[in-house]
Amino acid sequence: MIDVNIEKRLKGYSGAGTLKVKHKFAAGSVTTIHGPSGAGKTTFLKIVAGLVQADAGMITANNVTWLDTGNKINLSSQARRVGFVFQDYALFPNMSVMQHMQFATTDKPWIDKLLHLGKLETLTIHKPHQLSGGQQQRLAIIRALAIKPQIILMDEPFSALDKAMKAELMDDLGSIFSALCATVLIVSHNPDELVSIVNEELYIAGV
Ligand SMILES: Nc1ncnc2c1ncn2[C@@H]1O[C@H](COP(=O)(O)OP(=O)(O)OP(=O)(O)O)[C@@H](O)[C@H]1O
Repeated sequence: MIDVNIEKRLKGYSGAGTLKVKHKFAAGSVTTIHGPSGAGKTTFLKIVAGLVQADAGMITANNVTWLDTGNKINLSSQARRVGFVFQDYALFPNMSVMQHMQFATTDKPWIDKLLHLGKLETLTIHKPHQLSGGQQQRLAIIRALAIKPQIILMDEPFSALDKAMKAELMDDLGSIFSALCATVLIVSHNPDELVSIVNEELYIAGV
């Protein structure tokens, strides 16, 4: 479960506005977050992950206070242990596929399972620049799952995948989310394509 009530002043091209989100994400739910471009969806995920500081508010996740600005509590992003799939993948240019996975976990059977999920078993010595856009995106997804996170934040995670690959991956991801009992937030411009795994929706209206 994630209980969020935050405010953050945004610096936009057309002046400034305020991102306000007050929402309870149920334990084990998969929520799609949508809204107009520039509304603050990416910024919201980064605030939950502890990568961007909210101006005011609180975040509680699985009964642990991550943020409480009134009481000066602000857990580091490492302590929050979220799985984050960044819009630009944020892969390490000098690390191979396998090194990305081993950097996150020592659990070999889990690495093998995730490599199979991402269809990257035969590409383990490849570095990001030797992978296609879709392969890079699948690496970003399985790397995020490597720590077996209970909170998973995904920013447009399927944008580089074709329809067939998306459908196949979606089925497997649904099972993994359930097995991890994870609470999952997915920012998507195409929430319709996620219907098979998503059971909640949050609209961020913009400023
Ligand atoms: N750390 C920050 N502090 C203040 N403002 C920020 C910060 N990061 C981004 N912004 C501003 O917040 C606004 C929203 O950006 P953001 O990327 O969160 O929107 P988005 O809803 O994800 O957009 P898109 O759908 O186009 O990806 C932008 O105007 C951006 O300049």
